[in-house]
Amino acid sequence: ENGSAAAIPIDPRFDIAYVTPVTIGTPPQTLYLDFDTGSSDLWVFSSHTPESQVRGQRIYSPEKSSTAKLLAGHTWSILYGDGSGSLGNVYTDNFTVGGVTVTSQAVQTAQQVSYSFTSQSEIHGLVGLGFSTLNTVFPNGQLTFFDNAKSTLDSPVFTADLKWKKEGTYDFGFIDETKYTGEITYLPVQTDPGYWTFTSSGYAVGDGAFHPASIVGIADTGTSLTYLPAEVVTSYWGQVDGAVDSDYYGGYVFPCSSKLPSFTFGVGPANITIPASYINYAQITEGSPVCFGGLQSSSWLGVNIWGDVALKAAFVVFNGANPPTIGWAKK
Ligand SMILES: CSC[C@H](NC(=O)[C@H](Cc1ccccc1)OC(=O)N1CCC(N)CC1)C(=O)N[C@@H](CC1CCCCC1)[C@@H](O)COc1ccncc1
Repeated sequence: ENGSAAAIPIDPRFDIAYVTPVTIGTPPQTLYLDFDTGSSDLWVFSSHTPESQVRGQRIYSPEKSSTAKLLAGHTWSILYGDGSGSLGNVYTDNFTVGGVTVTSQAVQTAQQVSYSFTSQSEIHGLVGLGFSTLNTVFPNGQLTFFDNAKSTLDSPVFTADLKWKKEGTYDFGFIDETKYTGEITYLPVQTDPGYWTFTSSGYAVGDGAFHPASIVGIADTGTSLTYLPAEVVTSYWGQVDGAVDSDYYGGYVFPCSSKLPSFTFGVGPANITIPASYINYAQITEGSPVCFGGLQSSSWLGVNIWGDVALKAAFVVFNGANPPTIGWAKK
């Protein structure tokens, strides 16, 4: 059956990531995980994670679950775009989110996590919602929660309704018409190598002219900002007094007092507008007059990423039918 779960911003000051409550095992153990359409491993802090690497995170203890089974001889190791990473071994167990249960979900238990995970006490692991081809478990790749749950859902879809500095929702199996306005525009998805890759039809800065373009990028709930081609972000920040692309700060920064334009991106014949407030991502440090931009260049990444700064401006349908498509609606 279908389900619905909260997407909770982990920091009230700026939307660096969103976590969602899940239960694992018997009796159920509750953890808060980062649902990430940009990867396909479901991994958790666990009783196998060295205590020196655990700092306040909740952990999953398979030895306390009567339904946990070790997936003997299987290991995993993942590296994310920001250089963070983790590795470990694999169990199967009951996994429930928002009322949707998968009875033998591969749950990857961390035996090592990088410092950026140790230092982020609100993230107890990740739920990968990319295509299962990206799963890193060796020697046999495992299916994502969504791939396992699909056949039990009314419709093989999940939707993301992320919000600016507020709690949003992930829905599984149905499309909630009250969460968007107008029509949903569906676009084809390129499933190789395994991201939700689609092509945007162009962009506009503020209420300036629309520039038709084909911008191939991934819809990624696990990425805080939005990373687009240099010529796009240069034309955006060129409209902001005092904005500079700073090597020191690692991206475009601007005087917090400067006025920002909105940013509109094309989705087929339709478009989504990201309000200026979403692009004023955060002060460099508490009280600083320097602010960090929510739109950054993708040139160092090798892939354009529509991250949370863009996704929270829309209602997004991840349609896992064959062939998969991605739907965008205003809200
Ligand atoms: C543009 S890929 C960088 C991106 N990681 C981010 O977006 C992190 C997220 C974060 C970091 C620390 C705490 C909380 C959240 O946040 C920042 O990097 N920033 C936010 C704050 C800002 N001041 C600086 C920049 C990234 O690897 N995502 C992956 C998932 C992510 C990994 C880190 C933990 C949270 C989930 C994933 O979807 C995309 O994997 C790849 C993308 C492209 N090829 C390979 C992998």
